[in-house]
Amino acid sequence: MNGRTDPAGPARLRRRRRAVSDLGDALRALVELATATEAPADDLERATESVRAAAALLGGRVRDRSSLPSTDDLLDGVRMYNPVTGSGSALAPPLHIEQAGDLTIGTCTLGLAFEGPPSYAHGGMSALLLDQLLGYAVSASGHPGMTVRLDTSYRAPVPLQTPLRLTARVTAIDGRRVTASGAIATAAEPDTVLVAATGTFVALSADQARRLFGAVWDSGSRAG
Ligand SMILES: CCCCCCCCCC(=O)SCCNC(=O)CCNC(=O)[C@H](O)C(C)(C)COP(=O)(O)OP(=O)(O)OC[C@H]1O[C@@H](n2cnc3c(N)ncnc32)[C@H](O)[C@@H]1OP(=O)(O)O
Repeated sequence: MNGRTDPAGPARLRRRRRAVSDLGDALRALVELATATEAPADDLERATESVRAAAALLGGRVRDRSSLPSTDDLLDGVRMYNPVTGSGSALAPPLHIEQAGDLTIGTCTLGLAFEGPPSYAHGGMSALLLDQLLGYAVSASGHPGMTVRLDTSYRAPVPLQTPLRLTARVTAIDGRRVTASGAIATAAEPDTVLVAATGTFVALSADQARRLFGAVWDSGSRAG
């Protein structure tokens, strides 16, 4: 039973989503502090024990890859563990996305956990952020698809601990293929492109969607 069929479900679902987000906040703070810390070994050892105890608590009941998280709703676009935008993900900055007309705008600040070259973001992180933002723009255009190509041009390093502004828009729709372009800049200098990307996205046929995601959908409808 889930939030759609259980009368007490909506309140339970809201509470669980809030708890997932709060845990995500705590985990992100933990990951950042575990990266930034210069605490003595004694404190690291004590922290390790506490983290292992917390992991044991979470491990009591887990899902596998063929099950959707009970907090998620694909039709409403709720993906709480998305590693870029998910409020429940320890890996996500998280990137906040909004749509303004045909422009998709993302904002985030990357901490030390995302460091590549000293004091700057890892290049793979920039590609990850842009893949997500371009994918969102493509989806918002009404032609969702999967990334088949992502060309990334690194023009200047992306500073950590600095508010960032990302933008993306769809530039072409050609049958099943949609092209989108985007960029990363700092919020302070939004016109100076640090990283630019162009992505190609391909819409799935019904057969492809069933082949790739059928098991997950089946488990979702069994649960709901
Ligand atoms: C609100 C929600 C926001 C969501 C944001 C999500 C962002 C994140 C997105 C992702 O990370 S998706 C995960 C990474 N991507 C993948 O795992 C996709 C892997 N690729 C595939 O599974 C297959 O390529 C796919 C099922 C998508 C398509 O297979 P097909 O066999 O149908 O493709 P096909 O080879 O027939 O090509 C279809 C069209 O795309 C073109 N194409 C394919 N690969 C290409 C490529 N690499 N570069 C350029 N064009 C390409 C190809 O030329 C052709 O163009 P035409 O229709 O004009 O003939």
